[in-house]
Amino acid sequence: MHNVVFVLGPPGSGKGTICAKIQENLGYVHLSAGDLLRAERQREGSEFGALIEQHIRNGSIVPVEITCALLENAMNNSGDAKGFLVDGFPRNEDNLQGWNKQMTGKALVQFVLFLSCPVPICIQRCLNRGQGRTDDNEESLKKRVETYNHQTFPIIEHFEKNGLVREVKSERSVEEIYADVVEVFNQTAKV
Ligand SMILES: Nc1ncnc2c1ncn2[C@@H]1O[C@H](COP(=O)(O)OP(=O)(O)OP(=O)(O)O)[C@@H](O)[C@H]1O
Ligand SMILES: Nc1ccn([C@H]2C[C@H](O)[C@@H](COP(=O)(O)O)O2)c(=O)n1
Ligand SMILES: [Mg+2]
Repeated sequence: MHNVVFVLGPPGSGKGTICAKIQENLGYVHLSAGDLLRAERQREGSEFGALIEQHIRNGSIVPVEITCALLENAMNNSGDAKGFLVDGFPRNEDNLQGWNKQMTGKALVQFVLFLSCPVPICIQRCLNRGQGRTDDNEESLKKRVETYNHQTFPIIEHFEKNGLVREVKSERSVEEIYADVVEVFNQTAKV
């Protein structure tokens, strides 16, 4: 049974940055759904490359059958990990239903780490990111924010109703955010 922490928040809220620090210090393995999809997009012979690129540029969400298979494969190939930080998933109802269908009995969701951050700050962070992403532009970001507000935030609210959300305000410095994140994991370990 894989232990899983979902990491959610608007584009540019710092999910990848904070997950890297958790992986480095707390023994969890970071799996970014977006990174896995970008790798699949580039994979020689992938039948999903064009579809993935279209969704990424459009800020829309790839069908869960593709994304969840990549996540499950990555978890199964990660050996005996303490747990997995599933970054940027579930991002909509299709993701959530697909996860429940495919991963029930295989993975246990410990909690959802929600990095909340004002959208204007997030947009500037993405525009300044400098990683050459095809979706770090005004047009794609507008659509990504729309997707977050209308499709992803309801998923966070769903988990909130089940008492599983741990919110950390993320407009602050990485150090301040990470200090609060460590406390969240420490509190979870005590339960
Ligand atoms: N607390 C912070 N303060 C200032 N800049 C930050 C902070 N956290 C992350 N950044 C920077 O903002 C950019 C986006 O961060 P990151 O890639 O971690 O966000 P993300 O939530 O994973 O975004 P996406 O959903 O687009 O993948 C990066 O250039 C990162 O270095
Ligand atoms: N569950 C997911 C996660 C990501 N994607 C696609 C669409 C996103 O805009 C893009 C980039 O994700 P990020 O690296 O910003 O987390 O990847 C998806 O379709 N489904
Ligand atoms: Mg990211």
